[in-house]
Amino acid sequence: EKPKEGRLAGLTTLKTLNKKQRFAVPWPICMTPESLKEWVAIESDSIQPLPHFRQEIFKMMDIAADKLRHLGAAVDSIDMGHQELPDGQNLPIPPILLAELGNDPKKPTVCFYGHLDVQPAKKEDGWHTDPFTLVEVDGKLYGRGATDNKGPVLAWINAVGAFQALNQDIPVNIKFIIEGMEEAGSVSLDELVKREKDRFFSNVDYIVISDNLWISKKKPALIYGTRGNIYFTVEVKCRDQDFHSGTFGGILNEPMADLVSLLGSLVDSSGHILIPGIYDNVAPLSEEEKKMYETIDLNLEEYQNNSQVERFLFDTKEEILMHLWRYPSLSIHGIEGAFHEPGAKTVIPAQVIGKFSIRLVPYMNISVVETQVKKYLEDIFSQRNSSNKLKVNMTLGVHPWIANIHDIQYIAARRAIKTVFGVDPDMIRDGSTIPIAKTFQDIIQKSVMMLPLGAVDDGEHSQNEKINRYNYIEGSKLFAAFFLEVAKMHS
Ligand SMILES: NCCCC(=O)N[C@@H](Cc1c[nH]cn1)C(=O)O
Ligand SMILES: [Zn+2]
Ligand SMILES: [Zn+2]
Repeated sequence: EKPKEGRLAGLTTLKTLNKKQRFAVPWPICMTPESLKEWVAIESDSIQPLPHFRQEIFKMMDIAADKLRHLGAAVDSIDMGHQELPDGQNLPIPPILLAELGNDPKKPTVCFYGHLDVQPAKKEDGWHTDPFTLVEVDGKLYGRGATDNKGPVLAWINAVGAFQALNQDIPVNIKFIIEGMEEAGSVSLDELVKREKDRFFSNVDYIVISDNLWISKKKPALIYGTRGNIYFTVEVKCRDQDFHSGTFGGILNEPMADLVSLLGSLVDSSGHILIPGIYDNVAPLSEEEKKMYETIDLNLEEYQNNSQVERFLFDTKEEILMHLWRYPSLSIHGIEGAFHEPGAKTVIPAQVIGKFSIRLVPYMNISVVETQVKKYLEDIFSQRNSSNKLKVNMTLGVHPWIANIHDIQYIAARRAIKTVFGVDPDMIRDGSTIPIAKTFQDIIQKSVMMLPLGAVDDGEHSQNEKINRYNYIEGSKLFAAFFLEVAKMHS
């Protein structure tokens, strides 16, 4: 349909169309999945610390910088130096892109954060197609990074490109901060944000992250909170060398038995964490908050079936959501030094390291939890009267993040969702952690919003990751509609 005159042309006409017609509107070539295909083809895996993958991430960042320049943005590709890894390797850290387009003091400035590195993927892990070739099957675009997070980054670029293709003024100043090491813990990103607080971020009004999923296959969502995470290692050591269980079994305290007992004392079979005091600072549940869970569109039976879990710990939708979003959880991840290979080796491992983490919620405090965990494990260990040595270390501490859903950009995003999808979004939280959200909130002190595009079954980090063509295209339109709404509300 030929756009009308004026700033809202093209996009406002969408409001008058039904869903089928809206989806049929031809959008500029920049919005087709061709660029996504090109980006997915780059194996920008930041998890495997190998020179080849680092080169791929560098290539990815270069291509993204070119794409942003093509959009007319001024792009700074910030050299992040090198990192020394525990195995002695020295690897270059990929650059972080800081880009800006438009500097009109009358317009709000919206900064988009995204990442272009991906989780590892191999066809033999159970992918139906090559993970680095974007393949469309039944409207689903399969490929590593399609939803996490290359698709959403491109959708934001598409939104900007759509205004340009329609010869319309972009109603907001746009900034991008794009990194290539998110999956590996966002190496050096915090320092860059602190360094750029009074320069790049000085005029930023709103920060948007689109690195999570809806809670439904169909209904869009807005995210206003994520849990934090505190990660521990528990080392139990007898000596440097393993033992023969026939020669030593029965006469010593086995490190694995100590460790299993320590790990087994952390959480009971109903998911309740057994560390004294751990729930003391958890925000009390208000009636208003309780009601919010009732309105979330979640089909528990379908959710359970899709997850292939026989029975969850809780029977109602509300309890499930609260235990994912507003209560802490403790997960045991693994044991280093355990004999985990197939076969029946009669070994007594001499030193083992258990790993577990606790998802934190408002208003738990990292150093308080650290002290509680260490004291509890030391007490349990001393009750065993073992001759082994115990060391408990906290290796990561990330605060939970919670947003004010009455901020202008949340209202603008709700309106944009209504325009593009014709429904009000689910207002949800994410049980996982996006560490940079809290950093932005604390350092830049501006509103941070998570505006996801992907559907619940996109399979981020998993085999056969995908983004629906529908979500990718409508998501691009959503970002464009958001620019219009936030500009209107800001002024
Ligand atoms: N839906 C967004 C998921 C992002 C993600 O997977 N984040 C990691 C970050 C993290 C926390 N602790 C260690 N890494 C996560 O596990 O939540
Ligand atoms: Zn991600
Ligand atoms: Zn990820």
